[in-house]
Amino acid sequence: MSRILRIATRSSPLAIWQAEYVQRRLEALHEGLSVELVRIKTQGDKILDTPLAKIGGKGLFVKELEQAMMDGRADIAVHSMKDVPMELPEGMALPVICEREDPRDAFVSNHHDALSALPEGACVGTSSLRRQAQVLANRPDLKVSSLRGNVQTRLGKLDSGDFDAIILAAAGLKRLEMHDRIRYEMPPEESLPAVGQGAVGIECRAGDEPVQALLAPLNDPLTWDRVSAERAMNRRLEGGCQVPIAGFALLEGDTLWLRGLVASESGDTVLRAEARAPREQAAALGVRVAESLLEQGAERILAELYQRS
Ligand SMILES: NCc1[nH]cc(CCC(=O)O)c1CC(=O)O
Repeated sequence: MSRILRIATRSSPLAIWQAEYVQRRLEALHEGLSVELVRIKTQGDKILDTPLAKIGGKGLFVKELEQAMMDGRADIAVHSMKDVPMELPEGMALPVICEREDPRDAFVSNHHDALSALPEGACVGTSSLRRQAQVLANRPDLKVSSLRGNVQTRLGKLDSGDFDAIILAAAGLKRLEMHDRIRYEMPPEESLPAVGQGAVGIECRAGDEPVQALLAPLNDPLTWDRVSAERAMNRRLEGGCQVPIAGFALLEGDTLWLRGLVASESGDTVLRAEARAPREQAAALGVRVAESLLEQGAERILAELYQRS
């Protein structure tokens, strides 16, 4: 029996890599299944001159892909979990998260070995408020400027001398075989990663059981539990991916260890919380860490940000 499954994907090289990874795995698992890519431009890809936080709105990189599934132009969508809002639209499901790549941020520079080694007043490129806040908390003397575009575009801007260093997800660089651009992987103590960073998720129509059965073997239960804890924290904070929130869970045996952070854009205020719980209690753990951040004043920081956007 031959069947066709269509994957909605963005058309950046990293998005294509992720979609082709899912395509390869599904075709290897299911004899006779043919998997095709449907390339789609999203809002996040079209508006390149504005920092993400200023465009506002959640799901800038996923909405058009969801629309394609609702219209029947595609059956599944492959996303970076970092870009997926905490609440899915009615009728959509996210049944699978694949094994996580390196979740850390990568320090990329042509002339400097580390954030701590940058000369005073040096310029760091990133459009992530989360990265900006942590850079400035470590090095208040540095200048942070906006850097948008796909991974290749961002590296091009570094090479042409616009910045002394930039920060990118290590996962993207590794997937695109650009490991050699990474000066070092920033430890979570220096740059706590974004919720879901490094993990690829697969979305489909909620009632589509035949498709969910095809996808099920791609789920990685360890990644699933870690990302579930991170996303439960973000959901309780009502945070999207465009706010200075970090959340990073590790498994120590069957115990989840979740660290969370909420910061002001300037890096002047950095709130941190962490907790441990059994794997089965990922969601409760996320809520606990979020509430600890809220008690410390996260609400005020986030409210100020949302007001402006
Ligand atoms: N917001 C863009 C985005 N979404 C996912 C990744 C990286 C790959 C990943 O986290 O899996 C990136 C680029 C970056 O942060 O450097």
